[in-house]
Amino acid sequence: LHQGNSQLTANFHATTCPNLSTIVSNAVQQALQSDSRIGASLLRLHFHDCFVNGCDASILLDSSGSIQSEKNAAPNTNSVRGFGVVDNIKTAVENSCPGVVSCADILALAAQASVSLSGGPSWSVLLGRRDSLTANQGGANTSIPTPFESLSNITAKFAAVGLNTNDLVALSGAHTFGRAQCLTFRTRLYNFSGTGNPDPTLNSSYLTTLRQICPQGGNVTVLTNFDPTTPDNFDNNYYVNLQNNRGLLQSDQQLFSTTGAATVSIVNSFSSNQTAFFLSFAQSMINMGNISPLTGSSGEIRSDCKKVNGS
Ligand code: HEM
Ligand SMILES: [Ca+2]
Ligand SMILES: [Ca+2]
Repeated sequence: LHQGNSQLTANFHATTCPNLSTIVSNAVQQALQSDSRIGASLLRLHFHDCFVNGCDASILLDSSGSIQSEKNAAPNTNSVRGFGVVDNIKTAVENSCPGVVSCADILALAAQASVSLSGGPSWSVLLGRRDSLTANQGGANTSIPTPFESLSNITAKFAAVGLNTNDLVALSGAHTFGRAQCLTFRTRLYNFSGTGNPDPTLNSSYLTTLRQICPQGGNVTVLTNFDPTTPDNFDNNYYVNLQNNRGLLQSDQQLFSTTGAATVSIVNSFSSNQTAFFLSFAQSMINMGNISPLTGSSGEIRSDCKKVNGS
C-alpha cells in the first residue's frame, strides 16, 4: 500500500512497545463481547478526530479551563461513544509500555482492530502521532460533514483535509456497520426538502420499515442499523444497499443517486467487488490517518486521554 508523505511509520513502536497492536486488538475484542456496536463507534471516533485539527486525539479531551470539548460539538454530542473503551485500551497499553504511545495512535489502532475483528480488511497502521494540547469545538462543528449536506459540500470537506472522491466513497463504506438515530434521517421519511413527500430515492418497502422505527412525532433518538442485512459485519453490503435505494442517510444515498456524479461508478465497482472495496478502504484509512499528525516534539504523550498532562 502507498504510504503517503507523512512522518508516520509502521514500526514506530517496534522496540518501545512490541506487542502494541495485540494489546489493542485484545482490548477491542473484549469490548465487542459485551457491545456489538463498539467497533463501529471506535472507527467513527478516529474519523471525527482526524477531521478536526488532524489525528491528534483532540476529540478525547474533556472541557476544563481553556478547553471547550469537541465532545459537545453538534456532530458529536449525544452521538459519538466509546470513550470508556478508549480509556481501557490506554490503561492496558500503559501497563505494558508506560509513557510512549499517544492516545491519537490508540484511536488509529482501535479503528483498525475494529474493522478487522468485524470481518473487514487488515492493514499496517502508521504510527508516531502525538497528542494535542487543545481542542477545537468550532472546528468540529464546521469540518465534520452532516448527513443533510449536498454531495459537493461533503466532497469539499473531504478535499479540505486532502481526501479525494475515491476516499469519500471508500470511507463512507464504514456505514456497513453501526447505528444511527432517527433524527439523522427522519426528514427523508415525511417531508424531504420541504416537499411534504418522502425522499424519492428511498426504496418504498425500506421507507415503510423506517417509518415504523421512526414514527412522526416519536422519539428521535431511537437507533436503527445502517446495514439491515449484516448490521455488525464489515462487508461491501453498504454499496449493494445503495444500488437498491436502501441507503440510510441522504449523504449515503446521494453517492449513488446523484446523476452524473463521479461517485456512482465507484459505488458500482465496490458493490461488485469486495476485494476492491477492502483494498481502497485500507488505503483511504491510511490517507485519513495521515491528516496533519503532531510529530517530533510537538504536542505530548498524554497519560490520561481525557486531559492535557499536568492539568
Ligand atoms: C461522508 C460523510 C459522513 C456523514 C455525513 C456521516 C454521518 C453519520 C451520522 C449522521 C451517523 C449517525 C450518528 C447518530 O445517529 O448519532 C454516523 C454514524 C457512523 N459513522 Fe458516519 N458519516 C460520514 C462518514 C463516515 C466515515 C468517513 C466514517 C469512518 C471511516 C464513518 C463511520 C461511522 C460509523 C462506524 C457510524 C456508526 C457509529 C456507531 O454505531 O456508534 N462515517 N455517521
Ligand atoms: Ca483531532
Ligand atoms: Ca454490513
